Amino acid sequence: MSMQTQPTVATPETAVPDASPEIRISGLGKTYKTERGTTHALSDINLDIHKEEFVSLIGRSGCGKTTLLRIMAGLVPPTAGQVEIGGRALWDQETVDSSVIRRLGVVFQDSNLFPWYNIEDNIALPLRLRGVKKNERRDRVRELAELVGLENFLPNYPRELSGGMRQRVAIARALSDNPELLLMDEPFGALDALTREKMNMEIQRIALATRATVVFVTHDIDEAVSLGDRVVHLTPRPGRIKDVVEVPLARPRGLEIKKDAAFHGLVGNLHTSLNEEDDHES
Ligand SMILES: Nc1ncnc2c1ncn2[C@@H]1O[C@H](COP(=O)(O)OP(=O)(O)OP(=O)(O)O)[C@@H](O)[C@H]1O
Repeated sequence: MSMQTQPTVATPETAVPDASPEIRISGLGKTYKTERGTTHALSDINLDIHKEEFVSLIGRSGCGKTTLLRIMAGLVPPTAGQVEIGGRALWDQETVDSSVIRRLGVVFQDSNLFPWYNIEDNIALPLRLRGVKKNERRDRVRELAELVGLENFLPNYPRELSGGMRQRVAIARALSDNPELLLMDEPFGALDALTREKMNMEIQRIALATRATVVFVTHDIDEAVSLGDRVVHLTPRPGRIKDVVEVPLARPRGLEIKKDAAFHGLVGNLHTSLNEEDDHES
């Protein structure tokens, strides 16, 4: 087990003292090199995330949110630094530690369901790949379908479901192997405003029920604040952490939170912070 030392300079994101965070991101950087040139997507990202914490990640398009999530999901190797999950290093150069990957569930903007499988088989896929027996699989799928409110749709096919329902299937599938960490990249970005609000309530309930640690990428400041225990604001070129904002609002948070003065204060501050980027660019 390789434990990296804390950065010597206290930055806002490392200021919370915790000897054993669930996730430790240290000195993380990513440079993409293509025939068309070099992009410094991330630079010197340091962040500790605690067990059962819900962290929202916001920032302008191109600031590296997806890159950060993909590095954490073991899909893209970093060019500098490390991600530790439960004290284990995720990356060894370009090789990912598969024992760490097993602890993760990932949900993307597109639900990525298999159109030729029904909902039951889509949810069960990770369990089938792991060789879980049919009866056990069936019980687990039923339990997950109830958790996401789709127990009556198990025989249906993805094309017969709405976008919000398909995303709930993707969430159930990501949860099938009891991940300790759920990584979500704009999972509700393609949904209409009302469905999105409903899904925000759902994901909160699911996170509390499963006690998963969640990292949630979004463009939407309201969504970031209403869901997060903390909101991490990334700025672009290269992607760096600008602010880490604590959200000290009680849970569970319902739709009434949007009438709360403290909520509006936090959203307003983040708006200002994001707009400052425009001012600097102009
Ligand atoms: N595979 C890749 N090859 C080359 N450059 C890439 C690749 N993926 C991302 N980039 C570049 O890295 C930067 C960060 O991209 P990334 O997708 O992580 O940002 P983002 O904040 O998630 O953006 P958005 O909010 O628009 O999804 C961008 O400049 C992008 O063009």
